[in-house]
Amino acid sequence: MKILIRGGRVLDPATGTDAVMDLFLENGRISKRGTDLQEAAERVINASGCYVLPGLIDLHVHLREPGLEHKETIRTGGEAAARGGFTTICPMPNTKPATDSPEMIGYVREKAETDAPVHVLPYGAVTAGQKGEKLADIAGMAKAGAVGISEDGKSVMNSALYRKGMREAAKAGIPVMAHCEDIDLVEGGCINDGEKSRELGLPGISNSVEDVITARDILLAKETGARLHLCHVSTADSVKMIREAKREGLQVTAEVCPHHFTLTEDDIPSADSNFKMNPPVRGEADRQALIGGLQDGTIDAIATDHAPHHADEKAKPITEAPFGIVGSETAVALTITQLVEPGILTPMQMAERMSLAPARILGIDKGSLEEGKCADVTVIDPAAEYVIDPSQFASKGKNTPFAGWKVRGKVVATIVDGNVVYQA
Ligand SMILES: NC(=O)N[C@@H](CC(=O)O)C(=O)O
Ligand SMILES: [Zn+2]
Ligand SMILES: [Zn+2]
Repeated sequence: MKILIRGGRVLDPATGTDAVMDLFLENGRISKRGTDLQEAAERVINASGCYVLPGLIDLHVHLREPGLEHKETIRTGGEAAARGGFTTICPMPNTKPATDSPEMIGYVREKAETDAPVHVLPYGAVTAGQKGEKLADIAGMAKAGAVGISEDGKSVMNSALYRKGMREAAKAGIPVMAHCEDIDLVEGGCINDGEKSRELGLPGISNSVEDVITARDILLAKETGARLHLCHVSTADSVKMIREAKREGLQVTAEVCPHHFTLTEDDIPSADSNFKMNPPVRGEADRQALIGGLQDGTIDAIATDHAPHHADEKAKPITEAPFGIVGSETAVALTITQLVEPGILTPMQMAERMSLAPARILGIDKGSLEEGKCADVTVIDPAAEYVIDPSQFASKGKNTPFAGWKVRGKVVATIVDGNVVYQA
């Protein structure tokens, strides 16, 4: 398909381009960019007033397939991503069984090829069955197409085993995506340990639950030479440690999720499990530190940690309901409303945090709108205002704390390999 994207504000962090121009897509590539292109197209997308970004890359989603299809599937999670403006997503291995072998990585990749409208690049588990007892076949999974390893949902608490896993990942040339949570420190906590947990009489999760493992993981990355990526960073002290690690020149990167830069514990209205996620939303000082980290580049990327759960599971009392909220279809609007509109991030920084930086973390040739690059493109109307309505989500998961929020920033079109996979 030949597509002409006309008159949008092209934001390409790879070349530093920020200008109103046209993009012509042909044979799955960006074949031309410039002003007043006259190429004959089968489809013209009027992008006037819109941002035209390199296709957004979500480093952190849960697709739940195989085994937990009542929550989400590769198809529905892929459709949710497309609707949210993402052209590439990276699913975590906490499926059932866990994605912990070359065969299972192959299965997810093949299933995604037929079912998902977007690129799906899976992570493999660090340990067999995510049981924390023995390492999975990391080299084999990398060969089968795993773009990283992760024990997401938990940490590998055995540091010796984890260190071995890091060495394997370093050898295989793939990053370690770290969920930082000292399980022995959790003690049944379900929201942030603070004023709100006391007010609601709920067990709390202190910052140290995360920070202790952030520190350990950085030290192990230093020792092993592994590329370490810290998932869903939520605390001020973790940001500080990441900043210091980067200053030392370690190969450490990090992501924050929209809910962590948008909400604090003060926003939790009641014991509502749509506000239960891991790590929890923290205090205002933490939220400000995350924003500061995004501004100065300590935090490389914005990722959603899209974590769909069934309504029945989320209807349980908050102490029993599973952790996690959906994020694929609200990330763009929250980023624009919370960060771009108030001038905290420039539109170019948004493109960098949501596309180029994730591509670099994965070591893939994406995140750029240069001529000749693959035609993964996201068109966003930053001024369009709407109300978040979970019943409109393509995701099976409706578990969001943002229902009814008035936001700005609407995905107009999502283009993958030169094909329109979503258009508003
Ligand atoms: N973030 C969450 O609250 N839940 C995730 C697991 C995870 O990302 O740690 C899930 O799989 O549901
Ligand atoms: Zn996690
Ligand atoms: Zn996760």
